[in-house]
Amino acid sequence: MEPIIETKGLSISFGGHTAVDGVNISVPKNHFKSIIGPNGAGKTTFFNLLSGQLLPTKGQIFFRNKEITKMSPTERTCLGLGRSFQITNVFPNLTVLENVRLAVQSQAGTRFQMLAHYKKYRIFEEKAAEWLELVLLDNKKEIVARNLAHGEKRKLEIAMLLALNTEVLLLDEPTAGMSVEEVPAILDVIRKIKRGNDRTILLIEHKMDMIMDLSDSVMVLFNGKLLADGTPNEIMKNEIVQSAYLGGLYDVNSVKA
Ligand SMILES: Nc1ncnc2c1ncn2[C@@H]1O[C@H](COP(=O)(O)OP(=O)(O)OP(=O)(O)O)[C@@H](O)[C@H]1O
Repeated sequence: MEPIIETKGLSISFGGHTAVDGVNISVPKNHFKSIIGPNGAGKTTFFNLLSGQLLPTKGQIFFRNKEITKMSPTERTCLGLGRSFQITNVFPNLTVLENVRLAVQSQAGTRFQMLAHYKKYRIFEEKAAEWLELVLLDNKKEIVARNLAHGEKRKLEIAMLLALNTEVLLLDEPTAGMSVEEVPAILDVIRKIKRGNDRTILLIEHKMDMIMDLSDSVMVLFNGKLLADGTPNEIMKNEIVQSAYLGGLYDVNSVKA
């Protein structure tokens, strides 16, 4: 299948340190790929390169066979490559619904003045409410964002990302900082997006069970290099991955053949 995202020799160095080192990947459309690796392996830096927050020192990035290596983050989002909003991008004094409505509006390319047109405003709001239903936040629509629990804020970020309607979603540790009780709800949301079968998802995660459950493939970064890339089963059984990263802690026998 034709790749939707491809990287060729993607590298970035900070001073003398190469954080991402010659990474080649090819991700097919509607694929779910997880990125794992120990702390400092280069996972977030790799996302920053894909989303345009950082420009590579070497190498290229292609989106639907078009080179995007030097494009700005906004240009990439317009093309269809979206990165989850960080909590810092959420407007804390606006309600949950208003935050998502603004994301819907930005996707529609509508300026603030258009709010005067009540009908259009209603359509944006209805669409925003649909995204909130999908992430199980529809009962929090009128809550001011700053008053949400941490897990709810992460769900809001995902709703805002979905509202941008990008074909590719980059999710950077969506469960980070969540309580054990909050994780299943986020997992449900990601499963629902996956079932829709119309998005390509790249996920950085540390939770191995979640990775095994969701991924079509897993890539392993280690010291900025691509150590392995394969199905979840292949990765779990890969001896180099075992010794370099998993340290034998994950029970290989629990992985279904
Ligand atoms: N802007 C920067 N300037 C200098 N060094 C950086 C910068 N961004 C990342 N690094 C370095 O690059 C390396 C990779 O960092 P990165 O955050 O991508 O790792 P990670 O795999 O996402 O780790 P974690 O799992 O802890 O989030 C680290 O050594 C980090 O200190």
